[in-house]
Amino acid sequence: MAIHTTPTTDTTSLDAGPDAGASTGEVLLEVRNIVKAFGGLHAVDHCSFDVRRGTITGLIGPNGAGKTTVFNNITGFITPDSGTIRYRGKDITGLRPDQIFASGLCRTFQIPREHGSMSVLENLMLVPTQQKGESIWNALFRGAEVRRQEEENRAKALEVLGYLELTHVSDEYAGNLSGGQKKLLELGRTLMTGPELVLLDEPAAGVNRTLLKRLTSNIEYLSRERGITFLLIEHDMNMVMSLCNPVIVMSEGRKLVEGTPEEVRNNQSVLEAYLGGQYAAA
Ligand SMILES: Nc1ncnc2c1ncn2[C@@H]1O[C@H](COP(=O)(O)OP(=O)(O)OP(=O)(O)O)[C@@H](O)[C@H]1O
Repeated sequence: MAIHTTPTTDTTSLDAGPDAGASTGEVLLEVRNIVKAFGGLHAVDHCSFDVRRGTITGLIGPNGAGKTTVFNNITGFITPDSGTIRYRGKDITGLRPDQIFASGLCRTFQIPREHGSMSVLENLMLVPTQQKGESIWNALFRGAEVRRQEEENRAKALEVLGYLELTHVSDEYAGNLSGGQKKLLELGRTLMTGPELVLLDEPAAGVNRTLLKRLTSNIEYLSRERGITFLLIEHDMNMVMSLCNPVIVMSEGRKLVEGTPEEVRNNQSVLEAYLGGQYAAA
């Protein structure tokens, strides 16, 4: 996919650049010297970076730079060949996705993974939040408590739907949602768990301008008001440059540059990385 820019005539909050000075918070996620090869291809090649608490950190780079593979390593979907990943100071390298998820680190996928034949509300209520109803013992002997927890879960799901302005589609099959609504639902699924760090894989892809504005302001709000830290992969440069600070640029499996949006925008090696990749072929 090519590096995209959204129309510059739009005067929404997308045009307002984030403040500088994102390097002050404590390190929440530490990626150190990650290597991941598929056969002879080094998809990730000694990649290191930090994500600091309270930031919306952007991860960009040409196609095939290794961004999604880094996400997959962080969230336990694949195990790195070498290197270390620490979350809140704890080594999480090689843990299973559910273990990492339970520790407060959630992700969305490039292609949303909704349960298409279930309702939007059910999709949210399905997210594991330590429900007591899962064991037979609880189902048989602690029915009242299980029901109370289900009600709490439903109330939380309705609150998330309201916040994301998806209440009107709560009974709709999730498979019938538009691409943008599915992205909002993915964000909603992460919110069900009260996450500390959310990894977003191309949140803007396939999202129309109206929903993109809403998604962007949701992320800004959740960062500012709820203290959620974000790491997001994105090709939409307007979104990245207005929302993220710092911006990390990956090329050929490793970190090339990290800086403010302004620094990254003006960096010659970043330009060359993009020119040498996608644009050269275009
Ligand atoms: N499971 C896999 N098996 C073999 N090769 C893979 C696998 N996953 C990724 N790759 C390769 O690793 C390289 C990095 O892929 P990755 O998807 O991480 O890049 P990316 O930066 O996320 O790209 P894009 O922006 O296009 O999504 C690519 O050459 C890709 O083809």
